[in-house]
Amino acid sequence: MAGAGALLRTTFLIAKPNYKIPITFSLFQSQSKRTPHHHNRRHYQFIRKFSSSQPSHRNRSNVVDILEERGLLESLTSENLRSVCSDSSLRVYCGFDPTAETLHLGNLIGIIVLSWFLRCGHSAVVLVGGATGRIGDPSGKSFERPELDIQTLNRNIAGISDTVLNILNVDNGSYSIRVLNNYDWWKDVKFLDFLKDVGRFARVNTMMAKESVKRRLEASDQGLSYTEFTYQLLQGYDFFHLFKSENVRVQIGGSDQWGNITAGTELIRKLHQSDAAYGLTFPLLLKSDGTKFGKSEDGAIWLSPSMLSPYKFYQYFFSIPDDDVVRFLRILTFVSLEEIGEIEMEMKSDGYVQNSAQRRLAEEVTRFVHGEDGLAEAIKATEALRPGSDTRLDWKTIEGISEDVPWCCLGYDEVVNARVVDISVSTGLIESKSAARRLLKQGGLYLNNGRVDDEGKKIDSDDIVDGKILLLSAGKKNKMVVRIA
Ligand SMILES: Nc1ncnc2c1ncn2[C@@H]1O[C@H](COP(=O)(O)OP(=O)(O)OP(=O)(O)O)[C@@H](O)[C@H]1O
Ligand SMILES: N[C@@H](Cc1ccc(O)cc1)C(=O)O
Repeated sequence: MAGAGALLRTTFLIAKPNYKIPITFSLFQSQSKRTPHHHNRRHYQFIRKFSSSQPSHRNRSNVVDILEERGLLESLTSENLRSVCSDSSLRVYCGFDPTAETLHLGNLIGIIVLSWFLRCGHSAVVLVGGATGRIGDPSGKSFERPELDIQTLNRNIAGISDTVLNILNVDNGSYSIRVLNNYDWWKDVKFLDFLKDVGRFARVNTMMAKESVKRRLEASDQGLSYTEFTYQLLQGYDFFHLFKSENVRVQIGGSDQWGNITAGTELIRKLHQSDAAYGLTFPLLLKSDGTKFGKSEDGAIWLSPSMLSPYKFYQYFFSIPDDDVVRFLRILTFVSLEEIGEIEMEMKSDGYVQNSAQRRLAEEVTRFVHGEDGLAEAIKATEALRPGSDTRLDWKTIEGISEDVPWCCLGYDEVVNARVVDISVSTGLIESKSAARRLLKQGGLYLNNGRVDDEGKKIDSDDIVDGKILLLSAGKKNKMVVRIA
């Protein structure tokens, strides 16, 4: 993080914020353009979000103070943003490059910060980097990214736009939020004009001092390409363009974006002689091993149901360790800080029911990302798939998780009359028959969600759920879906 940003980092001295959600009206207006089904789901979600999780008081809450209190503020380009955002309605933007089909948990922080701006009466632009995605941001990357073909880029642009609009509950074009693609203005910019009009104002020594450039020059013999070096100017110019044409006053991003964001405020100062543009960064959400949640890292927590089912998404939050759950509630939900404080106290009390805080976290985040229907689907699957549950399993519920757990296909004759112990080994769920027998004795082997007590238990045709599928579980976590061919 650049020195200026670190200097402006402030301590948590702010009084309790008063939350007001003046955008309710515009969001409800835009709902009417949706299909009735979608409308109902989201309408309900908004009523719930705005009524249960949000205390509403004063006219315009200070979004910067709220972000700071919740651990969502890393740096500001100027402290003046605090007073400016209380006095007027600002337009804020956050950019995402289309390097994957959808967004992931790390990117959700930007969406949450945008949502806080919306809840405090500001408006937002989500920028999808159709142009910058062709170049590749070197920030935080040790190597130049592989180039993406146009088809992939376009598919990713559509996927990311859908994800953001679904989560934020608005139609593209409503005045409170718009999705723009920076290729729309970059496609007309000519190289010579760019060098003449913009490049002249960008100082190479300042560009070299950016963290993303310094790190690459220090850490690898190959350094970075001229194309990657130029990336900061592209993002800087985006901010300048949006400032001029869309009255965007604030750019937000993760702390790795500091150099690119300040490239924008510097350009605006030089080209427009204006100090009215601000940058705000939030801390990166890190995994327990200290690496950031990212789309190009392994095991991403995707925000689109086609890439990760609401069930699996919910399970992820349900399994967050106790040490992290309060921080996650603060960062990833809109539950009031008072209520989070109460949850924290409860966790320390004798009567605390294990995982209650995780359950609340999982519910809130799943509802925000997947809507009320997605949450209902996740809870239903969680209950039905719990070993020992009384809920009757149906094949749809099992199919719903088959993307998320190992599965195999077996013929009807291979399954009927086979012993559960044998099948759990031949499908690869358990490594040996002796391990399977041991687990059975400990009460940890399940067929569908019923415990198997008898070593000789054979599968009969009634065990095959809806004639199509079986679920084997070894303990609470390891499952195998068997599809009957
Ligand atoms: N783990 C994270 N925590 C908070 N913000 C994040 C995290 N990962 C990415 N972001 C933010 O999301 C925005 C878009 O980032 P970007 O498109 O580079 O995602 P990414 O996952 O880092 O992609 P890639 O892995 O391809 O670099 C940026 O503002 C970035 O700072
Ligand atoms: N550089 C950002 C994405 C972005 C692209 C263009 C912008 O104008 C803003 C942000 C990232 O990779 O995370």
